[in-house]
Amino acid sequence: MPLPKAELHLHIEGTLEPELAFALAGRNGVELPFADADALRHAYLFKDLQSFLDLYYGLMTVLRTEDDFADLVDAYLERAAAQGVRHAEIFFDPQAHTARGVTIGTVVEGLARSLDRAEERYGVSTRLIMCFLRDQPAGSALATLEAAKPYLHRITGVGLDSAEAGHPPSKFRAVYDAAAALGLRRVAHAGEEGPPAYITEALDVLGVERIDHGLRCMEDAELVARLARERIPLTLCPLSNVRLRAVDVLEDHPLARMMAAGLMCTVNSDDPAYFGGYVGDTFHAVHEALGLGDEQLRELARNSFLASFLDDDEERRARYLAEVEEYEFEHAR
Ligand SMILES: Nc1ncnc2[nH]cnc12
Ligand SMILES: [Zn+2]
Repeated sequence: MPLPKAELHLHIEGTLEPELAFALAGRNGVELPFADADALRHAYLFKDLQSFLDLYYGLMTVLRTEDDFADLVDAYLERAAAQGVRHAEIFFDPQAHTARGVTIGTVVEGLARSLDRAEERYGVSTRLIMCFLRDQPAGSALATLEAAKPYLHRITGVGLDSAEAGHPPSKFRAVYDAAAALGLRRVAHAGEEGPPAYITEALDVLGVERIDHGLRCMEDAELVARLARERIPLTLCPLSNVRLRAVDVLEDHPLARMMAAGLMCTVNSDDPAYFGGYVGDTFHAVHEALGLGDEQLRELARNSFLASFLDDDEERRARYLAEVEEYEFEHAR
């Protein structure tokens, strides 16, 4: 049995495996510029975040109907549950779909169809987090929040993703203020490729409760001290950092140093179909590459539930936390 854990940094569009992409392309009459799933997989050699995003947005053209989004979530939950995920807070990128004529209603209703049966089918509790694309105008984010209003009962929070450099958090102050006024929780990608100052802005200007990635905080000792003191959770994604060249090899990843510095770290898979592993694989990889021991893996699992948005269900959180404390390690995840 794998270590029970929550996944807090997972882009549902990043779970689109090559085989499912080809199946959906066939179903929807979409022509893909790759001969087959293997040829597509061989294209997964990225030099930075942007080179990944170009392929990621391109492949999303196969997602068109509610069924497609429901099938995507089902495939993710089945894999995640098998790797010990008990709770998943799932990002989606509405603008990547509305820009190509798929309505936000199709996206949310499709995702929700699978999420509504996630507990019963896979034993996984879930939340949805709607992300704004930071390389799009702030007005587009505001329009997206407006379009999401009929679906807010399904959405727990908002996030900020896509190309980071040159798109500081402060660009999205108005939409985050509006989201907060609607009672939505707030997170944002910061310090993945962008500078440590973006992490500070995400906290102080956008009012986020967690930082997605936050890797580059390590360049600023005062910021590290603040993040540790305020127990700000960081949703790190070590396999993503290797594939997008933020670190050369996993052995160089600062996760162990970050934990030693008192940071509230979690590990997550980001876009597992593209980056070589789901979250259980990630736990296994950091155990192997960084020598994290059983109690450090337990800390990461504990943090994942503490940092989750299960505040509306403390009984469930306590149950998950008890599972973590009682877990007996037989193998490394
Ligand atoms: N790692 C990442 N960073 C920014 N935006 C993303 N969208 C999907 N994955 C992302
Ligand atoms: Zn991400």
